[in-house]
Amino acid sequence: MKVLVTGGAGYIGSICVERLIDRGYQVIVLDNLSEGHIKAVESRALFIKGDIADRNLLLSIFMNEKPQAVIHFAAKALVAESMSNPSLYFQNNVTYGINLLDAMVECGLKRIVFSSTCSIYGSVTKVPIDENFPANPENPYGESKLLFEKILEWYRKIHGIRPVIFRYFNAAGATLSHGEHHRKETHLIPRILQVALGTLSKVEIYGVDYSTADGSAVRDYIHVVDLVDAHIKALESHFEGVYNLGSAKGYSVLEVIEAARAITAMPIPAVVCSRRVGDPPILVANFRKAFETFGWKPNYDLNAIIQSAWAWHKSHPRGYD
Ligand SMILES: NC(=O)c1ccc[n+]([C@@H]2O[C@H](COP(=O)([O-])OP(=O)(O)OC[C@H]3O[C@@H](n4cnc5c(N)ncnc54)[C@H](O)[C@@H]3O)[C@@H](O)[C@H]2O)c1
Ligand SMILES: O=c1ccn([C@@H]2O[C@H](COP(=O)(O)OP(=O)(O)O[C@H]3O[C@H](CO)[C@@H](O)[C@H](O)[C@H]3O)[C@@H](O)[C@H]2O)c(=O)[nH]1
Repeated sequence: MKVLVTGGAGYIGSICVERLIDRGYQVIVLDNLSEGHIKAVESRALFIKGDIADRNLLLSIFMNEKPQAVIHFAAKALVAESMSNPSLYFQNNVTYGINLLDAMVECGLKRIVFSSTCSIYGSVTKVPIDENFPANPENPYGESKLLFEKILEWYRKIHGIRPVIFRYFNAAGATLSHGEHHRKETHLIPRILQVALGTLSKVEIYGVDYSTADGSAVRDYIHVVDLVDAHIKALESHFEGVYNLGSAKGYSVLEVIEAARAITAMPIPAVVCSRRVGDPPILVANFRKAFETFGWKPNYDLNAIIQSAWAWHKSHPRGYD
């Protein structure tokens, strides 16, 4: 089977490409390298540097390469950035995404696996969160993903597109060869590990005044390999619809820092700062629908996630540079 992976030079996309190729898939990667890295792309994949905004490029890929499915990771994906530059988020994640769908329709391609996010839920009154919780995004990033989910539903009804929508909780972890390297790293676990490595002086804790057990924000960290496995299941079966992908366990920022101190045996200095605008207090998944529909469940816990990320950061102290 041949698959087009948009955003396949990025963090999750590049690990998906690695595992798809290991399973015998032929993979085309389309990425504009705005955030991704050429060195993250498997040499066995066909890499095309380009933008999902480019309709002619998409049509030529579909007509010449004839992929049978699209895994759509390409997006802007930072909550805080979306609060200062919403246009970037609505353009990349909605407008250019529509361009991709229209090219698929024009070429008769039906199957798409889309990376959505738990950010669509916003602040919730209880956890764990199932797929029927009301969507209430608190930042343009989450809103852009929710809009695209709705657009997919209309394309399903009208054009017979067969979408699988995965709402990831917080992706983290690495494989031996691929890990998380954002040019301006804002994510909690890589920042903590940068402190452990000595490339950052201290971790900032964004708020200890949330209504959580220790006052810091709680997230559900899910190993990137577990996420990727769900995508492969989606290619190998016929289910459609919306699925949460998380571990059903929440960890506070303070707990993640403690776990990283134990794993790295480094002191990891931390300071308390004010909240980051756009951050909900707590997000934890109920993944029962994914388990019942296609037998997915996570295999890695928080310690395994941090251990894998730490191994990658130690062997790649400058990431892909
Ligand atoms: N990392 C997480 O915790 C998380 C959680 C929920 C959802 N997601 C979603 O998963 C997907 C992948 O996230 P990631 O963490 O790997 O992000 P990433 O930024 O590492 O990867 C995104 C990739 O898309 C590329 N890209 C962006 N806009 C593009 C465009 N217009 N045309 C072509 N390529 C473009 C970037 O260069 C980058 O390589 C995103 O859609 C994100 O919203 C991520
Ligand atoms: O230096 C830091 C970085 C983060 N945090 C906190 O740690 C938590 C996790 O933050 P981060 O790792 O930046 O992830 P999120 O902002 O939760 O967003 C990620 O996870 C979302 C799903 O929750 C995805 O949709 C996004 O793409 C992805 O960036 C949040 O409470 C942050 O406030 C800190 O306290 N200090």
